[in-house]
Amino acid sequence: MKQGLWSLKWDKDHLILLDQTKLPDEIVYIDCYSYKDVVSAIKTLAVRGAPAIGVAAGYASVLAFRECRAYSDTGLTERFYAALDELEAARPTAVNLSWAISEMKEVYSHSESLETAGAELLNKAKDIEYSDRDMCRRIGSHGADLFKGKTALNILTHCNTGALATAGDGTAFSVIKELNERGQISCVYADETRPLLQGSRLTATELMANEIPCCLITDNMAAMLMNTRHIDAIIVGADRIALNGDGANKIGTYGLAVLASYHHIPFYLAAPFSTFDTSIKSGGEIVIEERNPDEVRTYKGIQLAPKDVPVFNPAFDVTPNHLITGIITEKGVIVPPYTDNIKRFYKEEG
Ligand SMILES: CSC[C@H]1O[C@H](OP(=O)(O)O)[C@H](O)[C@@H]1O
Repeated sequence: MKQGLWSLKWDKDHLILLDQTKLPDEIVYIDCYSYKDVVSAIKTLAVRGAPAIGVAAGYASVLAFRECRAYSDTGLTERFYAALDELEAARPTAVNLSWAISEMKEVYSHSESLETAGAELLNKAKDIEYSDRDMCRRIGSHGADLFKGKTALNILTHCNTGALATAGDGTAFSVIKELNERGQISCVYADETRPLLQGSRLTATELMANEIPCCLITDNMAAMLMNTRHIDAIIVGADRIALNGDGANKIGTYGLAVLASYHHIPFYLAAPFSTFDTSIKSGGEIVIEERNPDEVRTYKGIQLAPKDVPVFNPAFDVTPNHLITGIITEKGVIVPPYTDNIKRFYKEEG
């Protein structure tokens, strides 16, 4: 089976990122020797996808420590934490970014000495990457098990949740890939996902690379698709999930959830536990990133609208928990009542 693309790779002393803004036309890599290279890559979505952003931030923390140490040991902690804060501020919605930064701060604060800190930070960054890969595999398996005994499945997905959004096979995409390997997929419908087209540029590329039967639709076709063709389930990713199960994901997700409810189609989020934010009780507290209006007015230099037309460009929206059938995680599938069941999963983790 043809394999897909990968989002990032640590190469001895620097981080290599696949520049996803250039896909699907070009394969261009970014060699990040400074954490500032990673800040820029996260801001421009050269690297994107909640889990991938978290993994990239882990390695960027290693680069930041090396840069701060090379400057001087005096005032190192202040400079290092300032660099981590700059990384964390690169994008506000995906909790994996702040989660990874807090994991790296924890390692640094408990390191025995500056001499050992560097190696300990690199080991933690690698652990975040390898855990993410294992998480993807387990999400794929738990999600596919939801459809045991079902064949010729038609699945609709949104944005990109595959290898380009993670360090492994993906979240929602991993479920789709596993179902395909079990011979249960008839067709995967991929929303193009305006304005940055993660669906048409990235997901369609990954589906074709993995030889998964697929069909690309524009976002405004989703309602008619559900109304005229049989869709067995909608499976999407998530960027931040509140304690009550409300989930933030790429703009357009909430609309799909409303349509799924109207058409009685099961609607699943697929996300690792690093995407849960139990410090917030509900989705109303999730900060939604608003991006540059020109991302809506133009695409790759083509003017799509008047240069000065006012634009509303939230990069995410929040789906309320009552529209979510289940949340597929690496620990299993969480179903309502979400607050109690999410707390139970955390208790089991200890
Ligand atoms: C594996 S979930 C990835 C998640 O991130 C995407 O957003 P972006 O491309 O802006 O980073 C989208 O919300 C996906 O569901």
